[in-house]
Amino acid sequence: MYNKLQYISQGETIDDQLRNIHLALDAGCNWVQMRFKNQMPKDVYTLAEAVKPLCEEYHANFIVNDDLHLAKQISADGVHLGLTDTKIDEARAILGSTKIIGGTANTFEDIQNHVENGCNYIGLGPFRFTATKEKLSPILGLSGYYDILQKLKKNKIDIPVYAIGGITLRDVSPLMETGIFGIAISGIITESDEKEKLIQQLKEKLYANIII
Ligand SMILES: Cc1ncc(COP(=O)(O)OP(=O)(O)O)c(N)n1
Ligand SMILES: Cc1nc(C(=O)O)sc1CCOP(=O)(O)O
Ligand SMILES: [Mg+2]
Repeated sequence: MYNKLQYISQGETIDDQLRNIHLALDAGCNWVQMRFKNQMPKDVYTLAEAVKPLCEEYHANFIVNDDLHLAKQISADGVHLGLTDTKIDEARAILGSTKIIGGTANTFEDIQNHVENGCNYIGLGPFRFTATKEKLSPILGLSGYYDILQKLKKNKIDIPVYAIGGITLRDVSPLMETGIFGIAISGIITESDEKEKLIQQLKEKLYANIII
């Protein structure tokens, strides 16, 4: 089963990114998506080469944002692709069947397409406005998630859906009630001075209804 909490990395430099990722892993994150936008390819590669063994040390999944070829080159666990990135079926043909491919969605139809093309999980958003990403799709709010998740159920489409975009601790329980599988977060984890406590609290809410 996939982790229900994804940390999406932040930082303007390689050092900032590495520090933020290391702190998130130390605090209990088991899934890292390395998101290092608008950088020189050699710097993104350098960061990825450092993040890979770090994630291995912490037994965390390592997903590369956007760059399918980098994900393949460094043998990451997978790649996350947006609506304007490489198509999911092309990525599957290149990465093979064992790697994780995530896809961004804003509508039921986006999810339907991704599932048909062999996607493993969906990042559905944005939940609310966030300054972390530019050019956001229309905001979904709780009712948007509820409607899309109901439609997925009705159409017997079963894929882990992660909510994303401006999520805070108090949003987690109501979001989980809409039927999502988990959440993907940048800002509140990067900015927290009490990361271990925050991640514990997030996990308690995410796994509240799971009987082990
Ligand atoms: C889990 C998850 N969901 C959505 C996104 C957004 O991807 P994308 O639309 O390609 O935007 P960028 O992150 O590339 O700016 C994501 N990264 N992760
Ligand atoms: C990377 C990303 N993608 C989004 C989408 O809606 O597709 S929102 C987002 C930013 C998530 O970071 P934060 O938790 O700081 O809001
Ligand atoms: Mg992208």
